[in-house]
Amino acid sequence: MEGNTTRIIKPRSGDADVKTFTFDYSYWSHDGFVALDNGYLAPENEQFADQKRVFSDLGEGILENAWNGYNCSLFAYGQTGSGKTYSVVGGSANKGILPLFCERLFEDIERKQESAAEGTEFQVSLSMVEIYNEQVRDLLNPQSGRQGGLRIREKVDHGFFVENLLTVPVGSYGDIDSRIQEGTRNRTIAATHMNATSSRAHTIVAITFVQKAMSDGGHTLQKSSTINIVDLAGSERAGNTGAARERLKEGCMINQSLSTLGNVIKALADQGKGVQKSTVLPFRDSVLTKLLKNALGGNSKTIMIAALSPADVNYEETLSTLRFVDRAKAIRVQAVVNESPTSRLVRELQQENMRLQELLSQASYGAEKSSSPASFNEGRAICDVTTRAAAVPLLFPSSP
Ligand SMILES: Nc1ncnc2c1ncn2[C@@H]1O[C@H](COP(=O)(O)OP(=O)(O)OP(=O)(O)O)[C@@H](O)[C@H]1O
Repeated sequence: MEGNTTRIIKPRSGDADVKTFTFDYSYWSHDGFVALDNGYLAPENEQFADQKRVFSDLGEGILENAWNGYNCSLFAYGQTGSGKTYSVVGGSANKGILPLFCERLFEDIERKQESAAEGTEFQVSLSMVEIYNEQVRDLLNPQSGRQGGLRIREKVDHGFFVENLLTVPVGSYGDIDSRIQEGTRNRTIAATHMNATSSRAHTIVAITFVQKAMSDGGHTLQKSSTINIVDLAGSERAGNTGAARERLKEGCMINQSLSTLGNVIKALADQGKGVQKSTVLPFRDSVLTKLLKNALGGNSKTIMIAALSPADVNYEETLSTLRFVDRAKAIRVQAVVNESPTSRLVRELQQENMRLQELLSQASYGAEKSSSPASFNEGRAICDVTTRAAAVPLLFPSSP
């Protein structure tokens, strides 16, 4: 790792076979750390990226987007044991992005609540699912949908969603942390019963953050953000059609979700690069891609973390992970602020008001400067401006 580049050298090739990839960040955390008394792995040199640095680079942005009303998603991709769960969840003193995000969110809420106007409300809720062999399990309510898993449904205005999924309101960091731990425990139990290992299942933690405020006119203004944190199944052998055929022959279910994710990313990347303009994207081909449709191709600001192993025996897997995320870089998403119609109207009217005031001041400056017929156009502009400016206070109270 050097700056934001990642270089991979083929074992026993000398320096003859080197491939270089560039990402927003490239982190090294294999060595160069010292374990503090509390167990925190702190950098011993500049190269080592500790959990705090990763959060500061990636988590802070998610937090900011959440406050601004954008949906955010974070995927951790890579082979088993490469550090996906460590990056996302971490352990004890070395908290990962998810717990650090939750901690900061509640700290911010508490601070804002102290000076918030009457009618301001912040609501946080959590759901947690696991996808294993194309079946969805509710990790906060493992009894539901025991036979065959929960159903995925689709609504025109909501997209895909899990039917009957338990969403729990959480009021503090302690609350959300204990719920996530409960979900994680259920994940392990479910996996043992099915004789699966965690590496064959995907976990999606969805946090919904809603901000409500009262406008001067007594209307409720609302902004919301859904934050999806996705710990993907180990990528080894998946996405490789030869391996898929082999597994089919064995009579095993392949990890359909992960191969479809690869296909969706390839199609989206081709679209992003303008290679392929109109194509049907295969979101419907797996449960994971259905649930993450928004995160991948729609309304979300999305981060993908690729966890890599530096061991030479993992060369092929590491290279394939790098190629996978390199392709994902080309995806372009379209995130918009999720706000209630009233909030949008207020925001748009405020912007319009500012624009009109600016035009007015420019126009009156122009009118002062000249009284000749040449200023007719400016005069017309003033007329237009005043009509529309007058509409602002009229529109406002009658809006829903
Ligand atoms: N950056 C790191 N610093 C210290 N320890 C790490 C780091 N990354 C991973 N580990 C350790 O390596 C082990 C495997 O990591 P982890 O469980 O995160 O892998 P994974 O990719 O999520 O695996 P799986 O796909 O099987 O769930 C864990 O014991 C974890 O604590």
